[in-house]
Amino acid sequence: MKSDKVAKNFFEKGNEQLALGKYSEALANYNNCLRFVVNKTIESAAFAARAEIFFKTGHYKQCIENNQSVEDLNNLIDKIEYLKNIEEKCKNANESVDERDEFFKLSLPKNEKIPFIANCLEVRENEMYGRFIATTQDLTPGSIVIIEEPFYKILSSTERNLRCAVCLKQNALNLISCTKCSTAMFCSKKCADSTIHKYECGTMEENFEKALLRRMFYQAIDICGSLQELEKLMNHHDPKKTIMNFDLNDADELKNFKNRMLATMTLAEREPWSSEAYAKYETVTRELKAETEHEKDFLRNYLVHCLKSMTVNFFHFFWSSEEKAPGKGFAICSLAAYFAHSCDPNCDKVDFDNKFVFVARKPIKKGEQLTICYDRYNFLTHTLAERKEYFNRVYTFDCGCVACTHNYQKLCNLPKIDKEFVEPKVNHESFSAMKTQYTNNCEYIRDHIEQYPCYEICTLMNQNNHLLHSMGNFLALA
Ligand SMILES: C[S@@+](CC[C@H](N)C(=O)[O-])C[C@H]1O[C@@H](n2cnc3c(N)ncnc32)[C@H](O)[C@@H]1O
Repeated sequence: MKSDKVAKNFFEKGNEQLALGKYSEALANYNNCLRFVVNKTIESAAFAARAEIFFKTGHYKQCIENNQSVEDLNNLIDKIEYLKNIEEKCKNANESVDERDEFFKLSLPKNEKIPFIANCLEVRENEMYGRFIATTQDLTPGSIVIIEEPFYKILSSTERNLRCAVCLKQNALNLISCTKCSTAMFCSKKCADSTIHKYECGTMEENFEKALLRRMFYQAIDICGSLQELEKLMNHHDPKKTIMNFDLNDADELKNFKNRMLATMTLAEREPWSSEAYAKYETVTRELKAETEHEKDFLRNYLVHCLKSMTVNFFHFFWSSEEKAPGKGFAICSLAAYFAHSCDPNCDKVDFDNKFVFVARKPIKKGEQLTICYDRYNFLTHTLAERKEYFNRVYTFDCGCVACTHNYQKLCNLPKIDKEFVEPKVNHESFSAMKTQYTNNCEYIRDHIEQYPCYEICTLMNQNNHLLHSMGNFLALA
């Protein structure tokens, strides 16, 4: 529910942060103010405050857009001269703004049919792992092999003032609010006008399983046009196929969406962790109000399929490298879902804006499997017994990775190979300092890999993981 009292409270908090020079925190508060506001004077003042911050942080395009919003509201503020002044400066400065750094781009030529992955990736299958991803070429540390925007994704309720409710982009925190509900903000007019939010407006879910289930349904209906068409598409799906059998590079956007939908239908399924999960799908089925018995049956089957697929395949967006950071977004990918877990993974997953970027942590030989670490349970932080217990209980598999078979020791007990080694200090403030550090670390890892596992390489791989996240956050806000 919109409320000027709530909006004013957030506006004042924003002013406090702005006075302290804490611009991101101030923007987060002004965004909350805009979600709740009705009163045009407060709304105008919040846009003016955002314009000031965007000016101070060199986001000139965003500054001009917020000034325009103040103008659209008939300039109901007392800072008109100041805004006119900064707008003039923005217009002059605009052209000299740097292009976004192209750090996150594929390191190898792209796959022709799946343009967001490198052309050296394949999906293979064996008895131990089921289907998994492998490379047909040697990869060096730092090689970026996948940049995937998950097909289904939702935002945690704690992030609603920080990202687009539809596509999860941050858009430098320059978000627009839904005119009807006080929950959603959007990165663009396109997302604000999307059918997806029309379905969800006023009824956005707190519980992520329910929210993701509903999103999986609404998105499918949006693409197919009706329950009947969705049923026809489902009947066509072949569970033996993987994403590798689909063309996701067709110029026709709708065809791509349908193919991505079919590709996600081929993902593995497993019984949900708890019986309560079934109760969630039942409430969703009731809310969606199918009319005939046949429709009800189809809906139930479809949602159970989504729930089982979600159980085994969902990823978190953390937007942070902290060990204990809570999930801030939830997503299903059509390719990254094939990654197997390893307690000694050879790839990092980095959350870059609304995409997942997968990067080689160390050299990977042609023919090898690509792995990531599920749930941040790796050999450096958890003992073999802890990991065995965890993966058997939560994921129902007995991990057979190299760290488990050879019982690799935790970081503090690993052999040291280099007397000269001092863990590099990193200046997280500057993108170029982080990039240089990252590149140096990759070289060290590549040059000393024969002695793996050792303290130095593991320390640098950990540092690289943090650096990648920091660089991702930096660029998403740029
Ligand atoms: C997200 S899926 C990966 C794709 C899946 N292998 C498939 O065929 O669709 C996760 C499942 O892969 C298998 N898996 C992944 N990592 C494994 C590991 N280290 N050891 C054994 N099985 C693993 C388990 O069956 C697990 O439930």
